[in-house]
Amino acid sequence: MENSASAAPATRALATEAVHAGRDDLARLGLHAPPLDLSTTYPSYDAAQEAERIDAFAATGARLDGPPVYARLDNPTTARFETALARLEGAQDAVAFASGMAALTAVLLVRASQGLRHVIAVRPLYGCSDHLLAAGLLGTEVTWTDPAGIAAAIRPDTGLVMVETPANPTLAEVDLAAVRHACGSVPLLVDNTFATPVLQRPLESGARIVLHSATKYLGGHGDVMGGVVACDDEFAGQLRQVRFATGGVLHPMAGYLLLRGLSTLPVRVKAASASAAELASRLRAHPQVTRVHYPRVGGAMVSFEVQGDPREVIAAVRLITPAVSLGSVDTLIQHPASISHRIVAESDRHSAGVSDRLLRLSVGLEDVDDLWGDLHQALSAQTPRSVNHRSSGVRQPSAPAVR
Ligand code: MET
Repeated sequence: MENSASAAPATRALATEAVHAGRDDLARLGLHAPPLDLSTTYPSYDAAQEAERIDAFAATGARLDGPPVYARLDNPTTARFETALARLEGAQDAVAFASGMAALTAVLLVRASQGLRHVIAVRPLYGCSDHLLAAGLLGTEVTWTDPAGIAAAIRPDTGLVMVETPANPTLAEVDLAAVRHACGSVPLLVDNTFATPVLQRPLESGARIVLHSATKYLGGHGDVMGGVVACDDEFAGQLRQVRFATGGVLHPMAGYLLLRGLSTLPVRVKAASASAAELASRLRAHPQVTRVHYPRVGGAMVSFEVQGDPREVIAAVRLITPAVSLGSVDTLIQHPASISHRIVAESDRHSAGVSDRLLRLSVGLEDVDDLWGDLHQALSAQTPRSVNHRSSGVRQPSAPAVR
C-alpha cells in the first residue's frame, strides 16, 4: 500500500483526489473497496527487528515500513484516510485521532513538551476548544486577542497561534495571510472544520497546522467521530509519538467511514452551501430575524439572531433536526449558548460576539424550499413554554407526499 501523501500525481483536481487519494493501490491489489484492518496487534517472529522498528518510531514518529507492530502506532485503514485528507489540504501528511478534541490535545501536548506552553488564540473558537485553553487543562497558558494583537502577544515560550475561520458559532472570519504574517516564526493552527478543504486550504496561506473535527463534514453522515491534523512530516511524526503515548487513536472502522466520506465531500459541501446561501438570504428578509451571519468563503453553516426566545425556534422545528453538531446530510439547528458554547463563561461568550439570541444552522442536503418551509413555520410558532424534549408535546408529522 502507498502510504505516502506524495505518491499520487500533483496535478489532480480536488474532486478527483476526494475519490482516489488513499486508494491509488486498490486496483493493483484487485480490490474496489478499501480493506478494513481491525487488528490490534501484528505478529512477528523477529523480535530484534521489532525492537529496531520501535526505536525508529521513537526517534522520529514516522510511519513504519511494514505492519505497525501495535494498533496504537498506526493502522493501514486509518492511514488511507490520513493520506487522502493530507492530499485534500495540500499537506505532506496528516494524523488522525479519536475526536477533534483529541487532535487539538495532541497538538498542544507536542508544543508543551518542547517547553512552548503559551498559546495565543482568537475568539470565538468552538466551545470545548475555548474551554481546553481557558482552563489550562493541559498545563498551557492562553492569551486571547484579536488578529491585530497577535504580534504583540508573542513571548519566548509561545508555541502556537490558534484561529478558527469561519469560527464556531458566529462564522466570523480572519484574514489568514495577515494572521500568518503576524505569527512570525510561531506556527499557526487553523481549525478548518467549517470551511473544509473544498472551500479553504489554510496551508496555502502559510498556516503550519490544519485541524478538523472529522465528525462533521469529512464524515458527513453523523455516524462517525474523529479528528485529524494536516501538517508537515516533522510535526506529523511528533503527533504520532504523542498519539502513541496518550492513546487517542481513531478506530479503524471510523477511518474507513471517514475515507468513504471524503469521496463525496466536494459534492456535499457545494450542494449544501448553495442551499445555505439561499436560506441566509431568505432569513435576512424575515421579520423575526434581527441578524444573519454567513461567511464570505461560503459554506453550509448559517447563524442568525432572533427577536424572541431562540429556544422556541428549536422546540418548533419538525423537519430540521434539533441537535448539536454539524456537517451531516440532514439539517441541524442548535442554540450555542445552551449547548456548543455552554461551557464558555457567559461574559467571554458575549465579548466574542456569541449572543444569547444566536441560533446555528448546519444546512444539509434536503430541498431548500422544504427547509425554508420548516424554518419559516418554526420562526412564526408560539410554542408553549412547558414543552420540552422529554415530556415532548412534539407532533410527529405524518409522512408527506413526495413532490
Ligand atoms: C458537545 S457540543 C459541540 C459539538 C460540535 N463541536 C459542535 O460545535 O456542534
